Amino acid sequence: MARPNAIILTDIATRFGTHWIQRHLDLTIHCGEILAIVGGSGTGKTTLLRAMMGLVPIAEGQMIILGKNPQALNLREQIALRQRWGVLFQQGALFSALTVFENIAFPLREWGHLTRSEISDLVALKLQMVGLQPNDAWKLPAELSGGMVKRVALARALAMEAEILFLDEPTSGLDPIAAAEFDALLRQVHRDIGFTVVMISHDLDSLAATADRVAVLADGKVLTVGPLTEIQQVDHPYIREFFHGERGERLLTSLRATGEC
Ligand SMILES: Nc1ncnc2c1ncn2[C@@H]1O[C@H](COP(=O)(O)OP(=O)(O)OP(=O)(O)O)[C@@H](O)[C@H]1O
Repeated sequence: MARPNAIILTDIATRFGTHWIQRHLDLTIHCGEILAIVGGSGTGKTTLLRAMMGLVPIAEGQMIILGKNPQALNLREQIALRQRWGVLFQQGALFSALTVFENIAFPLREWGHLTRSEISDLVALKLQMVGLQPNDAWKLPAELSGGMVKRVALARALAMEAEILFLDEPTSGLDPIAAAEFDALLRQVHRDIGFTVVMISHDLDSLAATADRVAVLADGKVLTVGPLTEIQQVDHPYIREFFHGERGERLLTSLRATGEC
């Protein structure tokens, strides 16, 4: 049986005023996969991610997300749909005046259907899921390391049992060890829960560690989409540049050594 799709973008366009960012873009994201979006600076990766979340209007074409066309829904149905995904922005974007506990509890309280003790239990569960200690709950974001901020942001994004997780450069600002730890955590949580992940990343190590497929944006469209080992064979200036730096060469050597390439 064919795999169900989490998101289907058909011939879509996005723009700011008269500036077209994407045109005639097609992309299908399968349920349960980790799909990474890469592309040069300004190719519209963030715009595309925001369009999927309904934060940037889709000027042309059609999107189906979790089986629904958001443009055909009324406001109440749109709000209900948006509760089915979580998002982690580049800097983690925690509320700086709120403790870790309050940050994770925030979407649960907004939802308004849970008792205080249910919220406490859920926050404790999410903290454990992302590898934080119970006493971290009472810390403020300023007291956390960069890696811990990302973990709390991940816990908050997943607080509502998200079916899709949108990540915008989740490892940016982390040192290589913290970035690798975050990638391992993402893979682990993804394996345990099985949601769909759509993430933007510039980091080849991170892509190799996490992504099932990679979509390359260029010229306002998806140039190619597939496993990393397939897309690196596509002959395009951006792909050559992306893979042929020092890290790219190192990664390809290690993929060849493990027989994946
Ligand atoms: N709110 C906005 N208003 C007007 N133009 C915008 C807005 N947001 C983004 N743009 C423009 O859209 C284009 C794509 O931006 P976007 O941030 O989506 O690219 P990106 O591929 O994510 O870039 P980067 O890798 O540098 O983060 C850029 O030309 C940018 O200036």
